[in-house]
Amino acid sequence: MSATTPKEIAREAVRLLAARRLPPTPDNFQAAYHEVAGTRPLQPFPLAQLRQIAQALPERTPAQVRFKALFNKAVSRHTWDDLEKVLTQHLAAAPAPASTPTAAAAPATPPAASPVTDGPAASGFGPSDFAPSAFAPDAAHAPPIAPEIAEQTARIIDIAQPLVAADDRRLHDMGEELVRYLRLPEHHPPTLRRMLADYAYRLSFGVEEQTGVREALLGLLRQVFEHIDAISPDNPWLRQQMQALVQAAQPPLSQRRLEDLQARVKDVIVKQAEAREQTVRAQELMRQTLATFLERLAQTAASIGQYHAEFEACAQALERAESLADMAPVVQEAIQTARAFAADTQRVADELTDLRDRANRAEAEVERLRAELDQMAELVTHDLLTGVLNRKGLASAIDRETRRAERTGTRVCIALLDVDDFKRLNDTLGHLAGDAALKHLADVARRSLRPQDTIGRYGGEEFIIVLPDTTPEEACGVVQRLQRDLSAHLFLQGEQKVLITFSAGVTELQHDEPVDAAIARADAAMYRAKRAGKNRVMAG
Ligand SMILES: Nc1nc2c(ncn2[C@@H]2O[C@H](COP(=O)(O)OP(=O)(O)OP(=O)(O)O)[C@@H](O)[C@H]2O)c(=O)[nH]1
Repeated sequence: MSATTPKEIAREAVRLLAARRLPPTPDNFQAAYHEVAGTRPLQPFPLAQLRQIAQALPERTPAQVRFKALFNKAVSRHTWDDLEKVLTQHLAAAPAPASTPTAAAAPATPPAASPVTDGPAASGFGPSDFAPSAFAPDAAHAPPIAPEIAEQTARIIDIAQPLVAADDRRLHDMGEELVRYLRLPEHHPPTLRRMLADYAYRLSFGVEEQTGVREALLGLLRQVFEHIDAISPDNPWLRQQMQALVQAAQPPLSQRRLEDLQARVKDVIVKQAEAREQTVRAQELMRQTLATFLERLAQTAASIGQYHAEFEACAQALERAESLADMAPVVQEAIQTARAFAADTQRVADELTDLRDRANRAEAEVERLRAELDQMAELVTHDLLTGVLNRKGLASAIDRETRRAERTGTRVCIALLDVDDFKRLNDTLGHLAGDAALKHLADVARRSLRPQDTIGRYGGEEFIIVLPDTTPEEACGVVQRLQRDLSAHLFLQGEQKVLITFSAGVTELQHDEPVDAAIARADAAMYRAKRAGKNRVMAG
């Protein structure tokens, strides 16, 4: 007879305990009761015990890591069904123990079951780092990553590491782990996805911080420039340069901009040294000359006064003399006084000659210094009038870009610009207006050109633009855009609006050719543009 009422079930349960010789504890009774009734015990979910088991689960392979995460998920949902599913799926997917491979020995093993010795556990990415989406069923079966994509990604991270992870040890380690993992023969897509997401997340903080540091540094630099500008108001050249520096130190900052800043700061240092030296020398010379002159003047005045008094005394003695005998000593004294006066005058003359010699020597020294400073001024790399690079600055910019192009396997073009009918502009509006027109052209060019392009004044009304990583066709396009911008921004001379145009020749810098040869080619192309009617660009 089978028990149906709770009372009957309870009675049967007690009988069962007795038959099994089990003590009638509440737990034993409950278990026997459910056994008799054919129901499940309503036990509380053993969360703590299961968590303990989960903690002990190994994480040496991506599959193990995935399993542990799914196990944890089922535990945290308090569902036996989920736990059962996770366990059976995992065991069904696991390879037979005898054939358990290592990563190196079994590259052909499917990614989900493939143990990877250098996996997440080794990388230090703990389970808490896992994004839940990485364990969605579709993520687990995502298609494998193509080896060349993995290699390219590894290369990108490799290249970026010194830049982005220099100050972040953790990001550095994560990057290295990621690169190593990417270079394994196979990847477990969810693991890789997670590692990439983690790296990107950390990277975003690093980049944000570096941007902040860069902006703060630039701000500091601008403050320094503004400060120097404020304390050197009496030198227009320095003033102009400092304002250009403040302008140049505006973000965004590129390596080229920094190089330009560096060159400009060098210019300022040279000029400031020049100004300081000249002032110090001039002041010293002036001080010495004035002091000696005043001293001599006082001495001369004193000695003249003294001799004057002595001669006066002699004259009075002569007037009083009544005989030749009375006169003889007076004449004698007058002669001695005259001799002393002559000797004194000679001494003063000698001293003045010496002073003049010293002044001449000092003047020669100032002259020598000026010549030396002129030489130093040759170090200056920017054009005074327009503020763009001068010929020397251009030479080093071209050299720099050529070397960069060789390194990166890219092309560099130059464009030579010559203002059209500039003589007529000078003749009709005056030389100063001509100067302002050149400045206007340089200003428009600076705004119009791409950040990587550099403009310099080659001489007179000729400019050269250096265009890195550019084909001749693209270079022509850049120069034509400048022509359009120049037509859109007319040069204002008082009330008058003046259209400035230029003709240009564009050429590509060939490896191993002297720069002059390329400039000559650009020049020839520019002349063809002039002959063809001006205000146009020709490639050569
Ligand atoms: N205002 C000013 N004029 C300059 C400067 N450098 C050169 N020039 C003048 O630029 C003029 C150039 O004249 P040309 O070489 O005959 O050329 P152009 O009149 O522009 O004629 P095309 O080149 O044929 O269009 C000369 O008169 C120079 O004196 C400068 O720094 N400032």
